[in-house]
Amino acid sequence: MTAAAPVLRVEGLAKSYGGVRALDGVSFEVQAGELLALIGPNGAGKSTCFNVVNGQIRPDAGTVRLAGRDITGRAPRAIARLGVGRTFQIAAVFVSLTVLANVETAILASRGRSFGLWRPQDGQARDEALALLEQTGLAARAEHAAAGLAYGDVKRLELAIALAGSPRLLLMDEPTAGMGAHERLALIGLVQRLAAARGLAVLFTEHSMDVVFGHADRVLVLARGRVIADGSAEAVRADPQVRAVYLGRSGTEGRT
Ligand SMILES: Nc1ncnc2c1ncn2[C@@H]1O[C@H](COP(=O)(O)OP(=O)(O)OP(=O)(O)O)[C@@H](O)[C@H]1O
Repeated sequence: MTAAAPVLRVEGLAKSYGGVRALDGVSFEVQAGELLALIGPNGAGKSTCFNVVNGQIRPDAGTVRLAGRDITGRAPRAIARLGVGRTFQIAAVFVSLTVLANVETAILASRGRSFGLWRPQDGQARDEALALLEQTGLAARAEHAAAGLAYGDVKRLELAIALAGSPRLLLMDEPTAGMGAHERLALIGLVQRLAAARGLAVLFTEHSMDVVFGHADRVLVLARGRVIADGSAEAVRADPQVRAVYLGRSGTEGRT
């Protein structure tokens, strides 16, 4: 028997803007249950890479495969339906709805249905939403308006919403932006546990080096559109090229 295909495999991605090579032959994989941190200095190509994977940008060359299936250049909605979830730097929640209704809406939307107050509630979606709130530590906030949540809880809610479609790959754009040290390590620890429990592959960009080097299973470093390192946190932290272009002398204090 051959081994299962990685959840995400990108090969030879290239994308140029005029003379700027935003991506220049980028290849990597993410396995089920794995957290891969994508880091690099400003303009390294991180956002372009994310946007190619989720279909917002069509690459000039290269392929994106999801569980072996070529999804290169498909529309973002089609890619989402095939099992790619995404969270954003600026949280995308309906502030006027309760926490529970936000997740229920996302579950119904992932099934191609809309949430209407005039309709009897979908008991199954409600149960699934409650289970997701339990898993993300928000059960006690189910009936609260999303508008009143603390920032850390908004990020948890966004995570629950992203998981509503049961993705196999989750793209997280700076999941801990704006959080204090304690809160951000709690959030990434939660993502790590959920990934392991669900066999979810996670690709995330991150500025906080404590999150990257404390929690990522692997770290991929981009510089000027090229992969300059791909390995365990320890190997990447010790890599002289990474230290030279990115991490600075301490090896832990670099920021993108
Ligand atoms: N739509 C665009 N038009 C022109 N140039 C672009 C466009 N998008 C990205 N670029 C250029 O491509 C390169 C990679 O940009 P990208 O945003 O992917 O990097 P990044 O690593 O996400 O940077 P940052 O950390 O600053 O967000 C940069 O030089 C950027 O200026």
